[in-house]
Amino acid sequence: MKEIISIKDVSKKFGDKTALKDISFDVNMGEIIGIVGHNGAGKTTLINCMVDIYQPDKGNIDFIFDKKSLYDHIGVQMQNSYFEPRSKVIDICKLYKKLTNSDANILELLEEFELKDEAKNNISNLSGGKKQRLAILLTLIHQPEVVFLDELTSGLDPVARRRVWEVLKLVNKKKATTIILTSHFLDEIEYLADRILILNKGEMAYMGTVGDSIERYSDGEKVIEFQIKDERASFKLAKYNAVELPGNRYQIKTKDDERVLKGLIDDAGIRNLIVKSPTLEDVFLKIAGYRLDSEGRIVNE
Ligand SMILES: Nc1ncnc2c1ncn2[C@@H]1O[C@H](COP(=O)(O)OP(=O)(O)OP(=O)(O)O)[C@@H](O)[C@H]1O
Repeated sequence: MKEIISIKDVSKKFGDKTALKDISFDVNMGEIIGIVGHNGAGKTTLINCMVDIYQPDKGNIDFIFDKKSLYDHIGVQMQNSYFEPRSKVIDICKLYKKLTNSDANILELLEEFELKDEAKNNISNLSGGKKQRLAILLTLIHQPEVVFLDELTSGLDPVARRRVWEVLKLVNKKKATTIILTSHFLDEIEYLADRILILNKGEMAYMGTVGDSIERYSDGEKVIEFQIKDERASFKLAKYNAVELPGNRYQIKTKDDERVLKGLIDDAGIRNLIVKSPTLEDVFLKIAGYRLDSEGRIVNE
């Protein structure tokens, strides 16, 4: 796969505060990269360095195209977009088209983003989800090869978020647009990103696929939750290190789920069984030095 961006040993400090330290990775053409990390981990600083708003103190960020014309090739959608609320959707689209000298087909784009019925509506009348879809559409009008999206679905309800995901998938598939996004929603990253970068206190804690991250950090452990048919047999669960949960439920963490399940069926008889694989959230918490206890509380590892 051809690289479109190469980031080498990038570091950035604000005063004596290190925001980024020795960040290196490549982005392939047409890839979706998800950047995650706790508040203050350095996500926005990294995007700002990539889009030339900040200069790194050290290291290089190179694009396949000439950096002098960077903004002809990239689109940037930062955390909060502001639009003149009295403008009509169609007018702002036309304005962007003119400003960027683009030959994009506005009506087609509005259709794809399910905004055609809103074309003559004032922006102030749009829901949060539609506003966000419009913001992404505007980012794409000059047909950039790479788009940067910082926390694009914050404040949206689950349906609106999924609509945004769908338009991003569509753009990525149809135009092979490379997408770099940050998010605090790990389900969003899991759904969209080909690879994830996990930042922890400005450092690269992980770069790779979601699947590999789970395999690497979970060590193959599964979580089994169940009830037992006869509560009088609960003493037999001690040998499995079962933890009691509210609602007469039990939880066992094991790397050998098949053996444990077979044993449980023989020993106690189980019902309402759930077997959970670790998620990106477990990886994220582990990297940050935390885990969830059996009651879902966050505890230090
Ligand atoms: N312009 C700035 N001046 C001073 N410090 C800054 C500046 N921008 C960021 N920082 C600091 O750099 C660190 C990284 O901030 P950054 O905004 O990149 O984190 P983030 O991962 O995007 O956080 P969030 O999830 O809260 O948006 C933080 O400690 C932040 O306080």
